[in-house]
Amino acid sequence: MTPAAPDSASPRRLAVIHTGGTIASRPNPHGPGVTPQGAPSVPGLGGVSITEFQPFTLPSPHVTPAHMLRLARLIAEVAPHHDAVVVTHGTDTLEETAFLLHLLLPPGTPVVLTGSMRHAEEVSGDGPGNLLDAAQVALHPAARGRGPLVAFGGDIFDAHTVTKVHTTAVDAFGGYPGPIGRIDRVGETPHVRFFAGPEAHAAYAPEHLNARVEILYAYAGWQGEGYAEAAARADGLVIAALGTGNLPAELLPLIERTQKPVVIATRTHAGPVIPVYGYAGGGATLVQAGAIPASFLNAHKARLLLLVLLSLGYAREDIARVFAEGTF
Ligand SMILES: NC(=O)C[C@H](N)C(=O)O
Repeated sequence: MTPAAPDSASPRRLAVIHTGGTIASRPNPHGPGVTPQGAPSVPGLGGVSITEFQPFTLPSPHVTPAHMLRLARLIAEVAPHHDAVVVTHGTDTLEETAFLLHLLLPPGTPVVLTGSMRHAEEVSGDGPGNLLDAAQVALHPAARGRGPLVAFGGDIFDAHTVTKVHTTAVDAFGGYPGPIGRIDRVGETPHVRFFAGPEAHAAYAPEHLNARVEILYAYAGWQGEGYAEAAARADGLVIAALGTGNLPAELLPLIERTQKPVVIATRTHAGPVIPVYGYAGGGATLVQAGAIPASFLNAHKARLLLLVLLSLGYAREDIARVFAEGTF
């Protein structure tokens, strides 16, 4: 694929939205560690006019679905006036923001998220390169119609599958089956290649994200501790279950008795949840008991989808259909 051709007649318009994270962080002048302080500097790009926005400046563990909804609304507002949008974000919950934006935004103007693993004052900081990559991917014609992407360490990921795979390495993102594209540079010329075409996409428009969805994490010997309390508090549950979506036998009667939607994801790092096993607590018995398989979504992305659908007032059967048909 050819590199993005600069249009010398009218500058392309890029919106860069800063939200915090390590890419915006420096040593804390008032206490321990590093903290987000302001916005990272955006590299100049020939023939591109850049407008910057800073709706909030947070470490990403402090980012909530309400912040993500605010960000989605800001992107929807600026997208019609720009050719592309870049979002800088902390890496810890970057995949959640990318996936929620994917659920909420129509796949028109490209949106590319990035961040960094090393802060602005570290030797070999990865922020400037990642930000330049994100801008060049977002401005590339082949990025259109794909929904939000993540550019990190030269790889390009889609919002469905991207996940943080390392706590400190600069190649911190991966996910099964892997990147959908790659950006490299020869001199200043970006070379962007996509390995896959755009996927089908549904955009949901909830007015709020006030439903309560909790995640429970399965382990060998779990007898359901915490389940009843979570089921009473929440509007829906996601369980990061074992393997293809199996649980200890003690969970089966608890799930059978739960009227609220219970989505079964997996704590395994790749592969689908499918109803294979018929022993008590096996995936086939959980589905028979009314549980909803999360397909390929990890637990925290399944939680966001369930949050959106519950906030829109979807009933259990409609939620099950969305997960089964993959309309997300
Ligand atoms: N590399 C990072 O951005 C991690 C940081 N804790 C954050 O998510 O805000």
